[in-house]
Amino acid sequence: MSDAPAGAARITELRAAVDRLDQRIVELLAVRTRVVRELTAHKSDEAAVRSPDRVRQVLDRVAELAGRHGMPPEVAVATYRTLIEELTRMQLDMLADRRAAGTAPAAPAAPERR
Ligand SMILES: O=C(O)C(=O)C[C@]1(C(=O)O)C=C[C@H](O)C=C1
Repeated sequence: MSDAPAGAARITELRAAVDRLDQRIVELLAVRTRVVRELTAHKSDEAAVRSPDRVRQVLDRVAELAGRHGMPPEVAVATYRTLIEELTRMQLDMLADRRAAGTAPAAPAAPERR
């Protein structure tokens, strides 16, 4: 007879493995977020915050890494797209705070409307 737990017991065991992985993933995401926060201090406008070329580069790289590790690339890309969207929002808030404090250049004036 097999020693492997079946059904509900196996689900409990695998969920515990997922919880342990989530702990490591969030620890690493927190480190990544700290690096992005530091990087933001060197950006002085919205175009630099959004940097679409860099976003494309990160997403392409993540897709490639996922494929290499047997993960569906679209799952990794969708996850990173959400992460980068939220980090972009965070960076725009940081830039706005620095502008309000007078430590970042003011936003360019909106184009005149006729
Ligand atoms: O590389 C940057 O400039 C970042 O701000 C980091 C990051 C990312 O999370 O990878 C976030 C926002 C985009 O501007 C591009 C990339």
